[in-house]
Amino acid sequence: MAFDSSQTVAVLGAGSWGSALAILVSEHFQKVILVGRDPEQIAEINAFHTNRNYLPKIKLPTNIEATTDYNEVAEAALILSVLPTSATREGAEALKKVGIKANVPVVSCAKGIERNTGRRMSEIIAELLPENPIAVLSGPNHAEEVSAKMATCAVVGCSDEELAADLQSVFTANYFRTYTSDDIAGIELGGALKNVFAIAAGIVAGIGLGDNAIAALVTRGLTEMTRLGVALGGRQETFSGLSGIGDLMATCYSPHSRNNRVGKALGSGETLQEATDRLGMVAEGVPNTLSIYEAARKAGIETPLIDAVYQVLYEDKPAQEALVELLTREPKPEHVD
Ligand SMILES: NC(=O)C1=CN([C@@H]2O[C@H](COP(=O)(O)OP(=O)(O)OC[C@H]3O[C@@H](n4cnc5c(N)ncnc54)[C@H](O)[C@@H]3O)[C@@H](O)[C@H]2O)C=CC1
Ligand SMILES: O=C(CO)COP(=O)(O)O
Repeated sequence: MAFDSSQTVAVLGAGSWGSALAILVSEHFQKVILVGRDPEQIAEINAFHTNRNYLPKIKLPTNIEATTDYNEVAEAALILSVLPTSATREGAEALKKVGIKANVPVVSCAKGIERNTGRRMSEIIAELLPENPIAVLSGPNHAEEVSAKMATCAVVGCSDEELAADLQSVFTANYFRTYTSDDIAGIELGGALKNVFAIAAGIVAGIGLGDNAIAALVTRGLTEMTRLGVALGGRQETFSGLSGIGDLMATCYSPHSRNNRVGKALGSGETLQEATDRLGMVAEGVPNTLSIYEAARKAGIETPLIDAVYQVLYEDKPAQEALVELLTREPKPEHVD
């Protein structure tokens, strides 16, 4: 590994995924700085090495030190951006303000695209920190399982092959295998889009449909993800990889998925407000249904599943009605060139 174990890595975002990644990379670095915004939570992490609201029952290694102070990030040799997508721009602005060094790589680990601009998180970070090398990490990676050291795989995306290999070593443990790719756009778009389909899968379960319906949704979701993802700049093959179908399956079938849980609550008759209030964590598919719906219209791509989730979430369409409309669309061949 080109990074040196005496160095420090900084993780922005002390939620579930930031904490799970801090645990993963703590094996390779002397110190991990975990940057949060809630002083009470920061005090808990430093005093008890726990983060009970996000990862109950998980003990954090003692070389993870939490802070609310972005100035502490200036000493880091590597930075992971694990803030919700709505806060990623703010986080990159804070990094710019504290003056991180130009050669320090920033890896975006969040899943979504920005509203109005349609920008991917790596594009926002590159816009604010044009001198810093940028990479992304994604895959079927529920924080609850990764933090418990339960096996999975991921993909790191970077246009610089050497840095990709160095980062591959950083994101490696005997329970975590990482592949490399140079398709940053495809990796990020798979991660962003699967959250919308996970809400749809939750809705399908919530209204009482069975395994057939969810399998059909995952399959047609992959077709839609690939069609839109390629139009927005990703490569087709990436959507049949870990950050595409891999994460789509993990999120559509897992009880850990916050997006799936929001969908289930909606399908069972709760309002969006009730569903998100009860969750108390980020369900990226909720704001990202808006940004992705906008991006699809701008690109002129047909996205019946995304449109149906948009109508249920933001136009008060009853889930059952959206489902019947989807099923009774004009018949067509399964594969269209
Ligand atoms: N939880 C998971 O299993 C995984 C999550 N992700 C992605 O990672 C990103 C972060 O998600 P989680 O850690 O799961 O969310 P979370 O809901 O567990 O935690 C979010 C954290 O960000 C903080 N936060 C919220 N707004 C903020 C702001 N404006 N400024 C600074 N901090 C702010 C919250 O206080 C909280 O500590 C999302 O894009 C998500 O899709 C990716 C892979 C796995
Ligand atoms: O991205 C994830 C797993 O790979 C987490 O999904 P949720 O945000 O739906 O929990």
